[in-house]
Parts: sequence; structure tokens; C-alpha cells
Amino acid sequence: MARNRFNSSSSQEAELPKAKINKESLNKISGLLKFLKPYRTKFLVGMIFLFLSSLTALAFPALIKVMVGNAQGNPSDYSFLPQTVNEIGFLAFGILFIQSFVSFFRIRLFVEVAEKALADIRKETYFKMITLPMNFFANRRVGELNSRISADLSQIQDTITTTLAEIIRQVILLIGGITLLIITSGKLTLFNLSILPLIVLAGVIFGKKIRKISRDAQDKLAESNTVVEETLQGIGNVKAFVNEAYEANRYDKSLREVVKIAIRGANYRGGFAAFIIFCLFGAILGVIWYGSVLVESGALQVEDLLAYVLYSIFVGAAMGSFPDLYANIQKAIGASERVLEILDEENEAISIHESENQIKEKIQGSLSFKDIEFAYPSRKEITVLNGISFDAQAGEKIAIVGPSGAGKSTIAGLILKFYEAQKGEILFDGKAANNYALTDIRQQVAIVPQDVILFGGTILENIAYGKLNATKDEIIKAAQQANAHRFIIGFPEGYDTVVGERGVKLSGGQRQRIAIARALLKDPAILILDEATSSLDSESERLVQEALEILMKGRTSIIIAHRLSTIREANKIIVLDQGKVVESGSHEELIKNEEGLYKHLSALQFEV
Ligand SMILES: Nc1ncnc2c1ncn2[C@@H]1O[C@H](COP(=O)(O)OP(=O)(O)OP(=O)(O)O)[C@@H](O)[C@H]1O
Repeated sequence: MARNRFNSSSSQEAELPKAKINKESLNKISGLLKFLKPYRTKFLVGMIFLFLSSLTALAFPALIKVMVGNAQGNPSDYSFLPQTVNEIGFLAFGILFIQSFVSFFRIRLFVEVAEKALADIRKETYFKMITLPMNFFANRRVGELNSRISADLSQIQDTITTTLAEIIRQVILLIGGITLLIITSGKLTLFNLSILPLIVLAGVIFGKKIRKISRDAQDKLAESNTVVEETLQGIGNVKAFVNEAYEANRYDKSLREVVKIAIRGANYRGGFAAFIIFCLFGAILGVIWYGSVLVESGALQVEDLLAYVLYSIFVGAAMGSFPDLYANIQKAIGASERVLEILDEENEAISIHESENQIKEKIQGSLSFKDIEFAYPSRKEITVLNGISFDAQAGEKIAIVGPSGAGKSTIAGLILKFYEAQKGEILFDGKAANNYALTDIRQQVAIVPQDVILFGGTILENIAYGKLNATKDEIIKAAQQANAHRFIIGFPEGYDTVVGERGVKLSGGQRQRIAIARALLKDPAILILDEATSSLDSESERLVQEALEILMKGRTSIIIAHRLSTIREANKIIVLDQGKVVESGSHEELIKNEEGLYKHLSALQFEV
């Protein structure tokens, strides 16, 4: 196990934190037991098979003892057993066959139960995660959440399939083994017990030290992997500064650290292995030696000594397996606690069944903010919006402008109910947002964001994200209206071109037009346009602008504008500064105010 850790390079294998095993933690994780419930019959049958296979394992040394005893002309006291060597041999093979059969079903059943239960937990955790409020994601990194679903749940899965069974098996072998050792020879058992504490103590001390070094090595390795990750992510930067040699040196230095620690660990591991080999074989040798003395003096039969050695191997192996098994259970408890933490979070009112998320109440499109005060839950002390009020009639174009950090995107987030305002009210068609189903609002509001993210998939799938059951004709029509059709069919694979991380990279303007097509398919009553900050070239801008005009037709549009030239036609322009509305009116009205922020911002843009 230690060796695996030294050699492992993937962060997936990084050691999971362990939790204390106590009543409280056990109580907590019993929350996961409900996932086993649907499969309890299979689980129970698996348990019975496990008991059977462990108990039959204990029968073999006894059978061997009787067999060898008979071969030497010493019939056993077990009158229920056959008394010839061949018959006992056949019986042993018969039991072996049954044991293999039972083991097969035990493994098959446990894996089935664990896989099915884990798929249920994974599904529930994933669904829970994606329906948690935005605030939850503000405080956590994607990688950390991802590891809940992957590493943590895999640990739980391992525990159900292997560790649990292994513990039960080893406990049976340990208790049964020790009982049979005492029955076979009390004197030898006493001898054994006198050297055992020494080995256990040395094992614990060495083990702790080795584990610590393994962890250090792992941390160092993770550090060196960070160098690779950072460099590759910012490869453009590295090249532009001709810092390849610097990065190579940095990596080399951190690798040398890894090797140094690994070699230090190897000293301990080597020492430990040497010690264990000496003790283990020493103990066996000692038992056989002392046993032979007892045989010589007539106090013990040869077959008893043989059975004794076999049982002590069982007992030794069982004892040796406990530290790892215990650590595994600790990790599984830690993992369960972290998964349960997510499952216990309160999610948004969204159903896992699509039919329950259908629009129940239509929104015509008028929108009002009434004295909205808002601070992000993650930064409660900073008031981002301070008494914002405005009205948008159905079908109107409202532009929001203001310096960076004024709170424009925050308004968009509140319309979509990503967050709740601490004070004030948002009304749709004159009715408070809280009186609508959350899904009704999100289904009827669409956003074309600043930075359009495309999913790994085809262009067709990416557009259809706006309306999952759209027909191909509908999708093509939306793409045509969004001025996207021409560039899409320009690709050899047309609508089936794969985009996203591993596919074709689209330009900013092209991605915007895909987002517009998506929004067109969604056909919302209210539209939020978060204008891209980076300017497009004039041809691309014209195509996007044309598409936006079509998209905005007949809908209420909230335009978060960075370029004031695009919003002259807006019915109303709201000028925001430090979370407050400082001016509002049409372009003509605002531009007249020489002292106003709008005039100032326009002058700045004009200069550029
Ligand atoms: N998730 C968040 N958690 C905490 N604070 C946030 C969060 N998002 C934004 N803020 C803060 O809220 C304030 C308003 O941000 P917002 O993104 O709404 O501004 P903006 O006007 O859209 O800016 P820009 O024009 O640069 O996009 C900023 O001070 C920002 O730091």
C-alpha cells in the first residue's frame, strides 16, 4: 500500500482525509444506509454467503490435521468425519468447491448492491449539487465538489464491496482461529502470545512513520504536479516570456524533493520489511521449533503442529489486515460525512422530473425592481445594490450602464433569482417574484451572457440547450435568425460539428450568435443581454447586433451595456454607480445633463 502511494501520480489517488470513528460519526453516516435499503435482500444473502465461506475456511486445517493423522495411523477423535485419507481428501475438495461457489455469489451480490446503491447516491448527490443555490458555489471550488462525486463516493463504494466483507471475514478468522489455536495446543498459544505484542508495537511505530513519509511524498508530488498544471494552463505566457528553462528548472527542483523524500521513505519501508520478515518467519520458526520440542517429548502430535501452524497463519494474516481495514473505514466515514453534508443542504425548488418544471403561469414581460437592497451572502458586509428601483413595461428595452463593479450583473442575477434580495421586491407583471414558481421565472427569462460557454457536444446540441425537445427545423430556423446558419454550414460537418473543449473553437462573435439562437429557441418573455466587454470586429458586431434586434423583438429586454453606442434606441437608460441609480431617462435626456455620469461615460468612450 505504501508503495502504491509513493508511485502514484494522479491526484485521484491522493489520500482522503480520515475521520474519527465514534458513536456520533457512525450515527451520522447511518443516513446513507437508506440507499442500501432497496437492495437489502441481496445484501443479506451476500452476508450469509460471507459467513459460510469464512467458516468453511476454518475447516481446512482441521481436515488436513485429520488427514495427516490418519496417514500416520492416528485416527482422529472426530467420529463424524470419514477415517480414510482418500475420503477426507475428497471431502476437503468438496468443501473447497462449495466455498468457491459461495465466494463467487458473495462477491457478485456485494458488487451488485454497492454499484446500484452508489449509482443512486451519485445521482442524488449530483442532482442535489446542481439544484443548490448559487451561493453554495461561491464558497467552493469545482475540483472540490467534483471529488465528492468521484473520490469520496468511490471510497464508500470500495468499503461496501470489499472492506466491509473483509472485516467480517477477518474477524471470523481471527476469533475462530484463536479458539482453534487454544484447542489445538494451549502451550504453543501461550508461547505465541508472548512474542506477539513486540511485533504489533513495532508494526504500529514503523507504520505511523511510513504513513507520514508517504503523505509528505504525496504532497510534494502534488506540488510538482501543480507546476505542470500551471505551466500548461498558461503556456502562452511561458512562451511569450521565454521562461521554458525557468519552468523546467522549477519542475526539476520539485521532482528532486519528491525523490529525496521517497528514498527516505524507502529506508523505513526496507527496514520495516526486514523486521517483519525476521519477526514473521522468526515466529513461525519459533513455533515449529518449540512445537517440535513438544512433539519430541510426546506432548503434541505432528498433525496438531501442522494444524497449529496453519491456524496461526490465518490469525497472523487477520491481525495484519486490520490497520489497513480500519484506515479504510475511517476514510469511508470521512467521505460519507462530506457527501452527507451536500445531501443535507437545502436545494432550490426544482424537480428532478422534467414534467413538474413546465411553465405553470405565463409572464407577459413587465418587470419592476422596488427599492432593492442586496449584499452577496458570501460578503454580507458590502451592500452591492442600495435601493434600486426601476420599471420595465412588457416589450420595452431597458439599458443598464455604469462603471465596472457598479452592480449591473448583480441585477441580472437577481432577475434570474440566483440570489434573494435582503430588502425590497422584484415584480413580474405586477406580482411579487416570490409568488411565482422558481422554474416559471427561469423558464421565461433568458440570458445571453458576456462570455458564452459552449458544452462539449455538437453545435446542434448546443443550440438545443435552449429547448431540449426542439426539432431540427426549429434549431436551423433559430440559427438562421441568429445569423449563425451560414458560418455553421461552412464547417464540413455543419450542425454536427463538435465544439467546446475538445472540438472546434468558435470566435467570440460566433459563440454569441449560438447563444442568441439558444435564447431564440427558448422564446422568453424577458431577455437579459450582458454585452460582451471585448469588442468584436465591425462585421461580426453587425451580425451579432442584427441577430440581437430579431431576438429582442416583442420581448422585454434588459441590456447590460458596455458600449453606449448600442443602446441609443433603448426606451430607458438606467445609470448605475456604486449600487445606486444615479440617473435614468432616454439617451437624449441623459446626454443633456452636462454634469451627469452618463455624459461623462459617453465622453470617455467617444475619446477612445
Ligand atoms: N459572487 C459574488 N460574491 C461576492 N461579491 C460579488 C459577487 N459577484 C460580484 N460581487 C461584487 O459585487 C459588486 C458588483 O459586481 P457586478 O458584477 O454586479 O458589477 P458590474 O457592474 O456587472 O461590473 P462589470 O461591468 O465589471 O461586469 C462588485 O463589487 C463585485 O466585487
